[in-house]
Amino acid sequence: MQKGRITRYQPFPLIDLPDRQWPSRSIVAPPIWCSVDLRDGNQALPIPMSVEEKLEMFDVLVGIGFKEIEIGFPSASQIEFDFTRRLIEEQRIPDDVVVQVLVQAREELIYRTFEALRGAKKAIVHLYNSTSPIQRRIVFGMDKPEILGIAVRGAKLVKELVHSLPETQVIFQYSPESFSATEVDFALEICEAVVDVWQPTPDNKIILNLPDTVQYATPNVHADQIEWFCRHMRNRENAIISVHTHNDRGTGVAATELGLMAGAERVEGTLFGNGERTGNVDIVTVALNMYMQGIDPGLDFSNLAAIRAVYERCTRMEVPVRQPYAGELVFTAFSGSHQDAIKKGMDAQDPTPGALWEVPYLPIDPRDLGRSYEAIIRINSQSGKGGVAYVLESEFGLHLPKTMHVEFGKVIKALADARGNELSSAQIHEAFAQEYLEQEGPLKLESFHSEDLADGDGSVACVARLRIDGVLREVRAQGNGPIDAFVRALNQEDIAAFKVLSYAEHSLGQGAEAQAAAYIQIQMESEKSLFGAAIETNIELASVKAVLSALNRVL
Ligand SMILES: CC(=O)SCCNC(=O)CCNC(=O)[C@H](O)C(C)(C)COP(=O)(O)OP(=O)(O)OC[C@H]1O[C@@H](n2cnc3c(N)ncnc32)[C@H](O)[C@@H]1OP(=O)(O)O
Ligand SMILES: CC(C)C(=O)C(=O)O
Repeated sequence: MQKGRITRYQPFPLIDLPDRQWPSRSIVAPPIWCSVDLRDGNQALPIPMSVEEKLEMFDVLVGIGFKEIEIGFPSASQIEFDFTRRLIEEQRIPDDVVVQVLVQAREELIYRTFEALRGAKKAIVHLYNSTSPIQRRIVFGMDKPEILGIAVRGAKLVKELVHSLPETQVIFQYSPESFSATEVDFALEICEAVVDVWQPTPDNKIILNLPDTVQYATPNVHADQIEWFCRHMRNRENAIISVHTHNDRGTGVAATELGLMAGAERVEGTLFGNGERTGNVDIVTVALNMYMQGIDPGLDFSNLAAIRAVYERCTRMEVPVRQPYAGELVFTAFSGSHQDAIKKGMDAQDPTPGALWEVPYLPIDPRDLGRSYEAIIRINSQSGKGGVAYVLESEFGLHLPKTMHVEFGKVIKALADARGNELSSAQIHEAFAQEYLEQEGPLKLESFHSEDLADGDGSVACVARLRIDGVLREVRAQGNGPIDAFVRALNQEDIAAFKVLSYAEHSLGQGAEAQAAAYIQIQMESEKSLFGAAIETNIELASVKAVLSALNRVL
């Protein structure tokens, strides 16, 4: 890289628009969405999609709710042509979906495009030529009037050929490709020249697609360009202004959103941002960003994983794990403080359908996108007690009392530190079982029996048979409940000197098969306090075993 004074690159010139309006606007309604997965996305793949793969993707796009789908560049190759023919001949295009085809402003390609469209009910013919100074100079070796001439000749031929498709309703779309790198006044001039040929009306609008073909500037400049264009255009009511952003600077989504605030009404993009170089704008993100602000985007991503699976299979691309909304890790917290807040948020969340979603660190409910809550908390050495408690609760139904979270959190922290990697929920459960449920000595319960005393004040007598370091012993006592009686028995027989600080229990599962979980916190004479836990078929046994679990841990 060059150092110090950079001469290889230069700042992008600003647009003269001192009274720009877009900064104080917000997005209040969804745009018209147009998927360009099958064209811009496809043309950027190392192995372009086969006809069968394109068909599968087309069906997915229709299922999501796209009403405009750019299906390809039919004059580019036989596959592209055949795909267009298959859709038309096999009547796979729903009546409310319009297919769009791209073509350069070149005579032979335009003829071939119209041949491909024969029999279609409705189609958008998308004509383009590049307009920026660098393209004019380096690629075309032409001046502005010559470039304008390419567009106008192409537009005239398209208009002429519409008559060759009497059964097709043709909508015109023109893109001054490399718009965002073109002088705005020239981009407007060339678009108006095309408009003059096509003569759109408010009932038969032209689509003017203003591509950010390569991103050179910050998204605010893109917004200025769009607003400038919309405000200076003649007969604005005759056009739908469309944005088509790429992502070279990583700001495709931002540029699209600001473009909408600046007056665009239509968005072209792809699923997960596939497309040339760094990709086209990711339509999933733009749409779900709207949803997250309470706007129905009109696209359905309620089973994003299924959409992603088809996308990955057909394009042979992978959705990165941090991809907004769709990535494997985007609803997962490993770090303790995030987990703590998520657990509290999930506990506090109103479960009523339609209730406002208010979970910290999760801007959107993963369930809305067809994802479960299972993976929202995953455990490693960065995790905290809240996260560990969440895993035990959500996956195993174990509701550890809050005061116990600290103790078991430390157990898991030590294990994660020692292993140096992520702990699965099964490993966490296993650690819980080893720590609390499977302590077999020095105290082992052989039998326990309690019965109410006749005095009617709720007191009970208990008799327990224990093995202590392998030696059988029977203990008895009375108390105001089975646990109290058992604790007294152990204390008065000098087996252990302790008191109970807290106790919690709950059932696990439902019906006759349900088990009971009990958690007990004891304090030894030495002031040391710790927990025990047990899971048994009845609550009395679980409580007694929880006491022994705690004692065995301390003894
Ligand atoms: C920004 C975008 O994504 S635009 C879409 C790009 N997509 C694709 O290119 C995918 C499909 N393309 C193809 O299959 C081929 O490029 C074809 C079939 C379109 C054309 O193939 P070919 O003619 O063999 O080659 P090629 O693309 O190199 O043609 C370049 C010529 O077209 C001219 N050209 C490029 N774009 C346009 C345009 N929009 N309008 C008119 N002429 C154009 C170039 O100036 C160049 O002219 P020259 O030969 O006089 O120098
Ligand atoms: C053809 C146009 C719309 C294009 O794909 C681009 O400019 O990126």
